[in-house]
Amino acid sequence: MDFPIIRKARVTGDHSAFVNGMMNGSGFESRRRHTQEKDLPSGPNWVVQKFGGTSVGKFGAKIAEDIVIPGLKDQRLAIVCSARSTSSKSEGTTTRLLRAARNVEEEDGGRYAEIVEAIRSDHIHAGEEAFVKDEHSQVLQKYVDDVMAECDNLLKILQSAHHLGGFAPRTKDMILSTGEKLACHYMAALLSARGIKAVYVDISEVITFSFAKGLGDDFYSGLAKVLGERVLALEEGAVPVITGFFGVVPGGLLNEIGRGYTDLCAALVAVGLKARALQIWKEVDGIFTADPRKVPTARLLDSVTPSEASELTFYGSEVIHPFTMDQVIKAHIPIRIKNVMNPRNNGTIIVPSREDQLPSRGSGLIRNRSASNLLTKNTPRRPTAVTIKAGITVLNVHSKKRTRAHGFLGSIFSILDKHRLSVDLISSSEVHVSMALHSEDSLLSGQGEEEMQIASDSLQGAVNDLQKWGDVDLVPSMAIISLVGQQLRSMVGISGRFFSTLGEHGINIEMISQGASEINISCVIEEREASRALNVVHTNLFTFLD
Ligand SMILES: Nc1ncnc2c1ncn2[C@@H]1O[C@H](COP(=O)(O)OP(=O)(O)O)[C@@H](O)[C@H]1O
Ligand SMILES: N[C@@H](CC(=O)OP(=O)(O)O)C(=O)O
Repeated sequence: MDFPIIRKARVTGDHSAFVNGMMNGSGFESRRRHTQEKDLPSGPNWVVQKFGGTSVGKFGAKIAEDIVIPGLKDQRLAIVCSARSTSSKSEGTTTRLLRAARNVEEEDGGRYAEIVEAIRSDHIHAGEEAFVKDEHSQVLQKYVDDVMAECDNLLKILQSAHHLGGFAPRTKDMILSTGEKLACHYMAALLSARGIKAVYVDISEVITFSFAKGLGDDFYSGLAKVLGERVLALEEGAVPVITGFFGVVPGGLLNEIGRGYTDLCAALVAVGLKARALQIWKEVDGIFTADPRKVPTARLLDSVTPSEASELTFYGSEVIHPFTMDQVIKAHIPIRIKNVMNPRNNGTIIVPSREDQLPSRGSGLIRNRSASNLLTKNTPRRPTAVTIKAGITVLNVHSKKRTRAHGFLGSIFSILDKHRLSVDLISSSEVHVSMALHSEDSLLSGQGEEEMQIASDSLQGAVNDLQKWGDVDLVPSMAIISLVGQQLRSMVGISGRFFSTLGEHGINIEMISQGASEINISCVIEEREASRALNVVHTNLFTFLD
């Protein structure tokens, strides 16, 4: 092989010369959205509120008093909760449950019982802190009984899996559901203690209907219907507190939908109830022009479109699960992101822009880009947000032939598919293809070019197969930086500004991908430059030009 398989990022020098040709100066106007919540058709008076794990863990009482109770004044509420976390998601109940399940499959397998006991005492302790014994003794007793029963059940499942030497995927999903069940017992108790008619609703076994066609539209609309019926069957005035774990799906909820599945669950409840709005409550005021933890000058956005929200979550700003948008937007339900720590703030609304709602021109298959430019002529001329996705490995395949052999790209994709590797970005020439890969598990291990090794069986298998097609090399520790914005499609010269800003600040670009999505311009840079890149792009393309 001509190439070392794992190499450092390519030093491309100053790429402003390359981009100067692409620049064509465009004005940056202030951002203005056309569609507001009030413009949308209003359904029955249901609002679905989803609370994330850290919000339930840290701000349970505040949620009850400052959000749910005032919210009940003029609407009916359905509440959906994720598993509690008292510090961060990575230390929360779901993460611990996954650790316990992994531990069962290991040889010594003894630690799962300790993990269950830690979960049990954490939840009991939270209840003892939240409920004054004399005042809420009944509520506390019921809560403690519920926690004990859930944890005993969990322990039994883990013990039997340990004896049998492993799990069926269905059992693993049931283990995960314990987190949401415990959180909902907690939230329901907090509300009951404040005189609210809260009803705990366990939907972990709600999927009893058949869905031979897999997790497509039919499945989701069927599930939304069942969830709606389940809530509407409750007595008048009841406030359902619904487990954000919605059941055992083929392939497993984590594999098919991933962490953050509760957002999707809340969306389906909203669709089933024909709710007026879906509120996703977080610990951030809404969606910002960049991650506010990393960019101090980032600004809160009043509104974003569903496709912008999807691109942002996919490319690193994980404010909302990417599958959430499809369901609610089809049902014309606006999504509002709000902050549990600052409930008065309006947050960010996710609604289609007026252009998205216009009927499409032409046959649909063949689209005239200049027509889409006309439609957006009067819309703001500034990107919506910039985002970073770290933990990227670039995989390059250089064909052995001087001209591309028939089937080159097709074969490469089927090899990646066979090894279950997903590609976030791709850039290709006649004889070369570069792909940005991201994986939850680490793909490479070791320090430095010499010592670094492939750590994932999937990646090793793919590299072995790809070598039949050409020379392969891997570039570790990279990040994708993406500009996202509905208006990018009509902003002539924006790519130029983006790439030259990076170049002027000495940030090398390993790979560029532009044009596949009209609302996203992305490139791959070194991970160690990610935070600096985010800030310089934000300063030059969002702040400076205001
Ligand atoms: N563009 C963005 N706008 C808002 N938050 C962002 C953005 N990009 C990344 N984030 C991060 O996403 C996180 C989401 O909110 P939070 O409720 O704190 O987290 P979670 O519920 O996922 O644990 C925030 O901590 C924030 O720093
Ligand atoms: N508890 C699950 C589901 C979820 O949606 O979590 P959160 O709403 O806290 O992101 C998880 O940790 O992935």
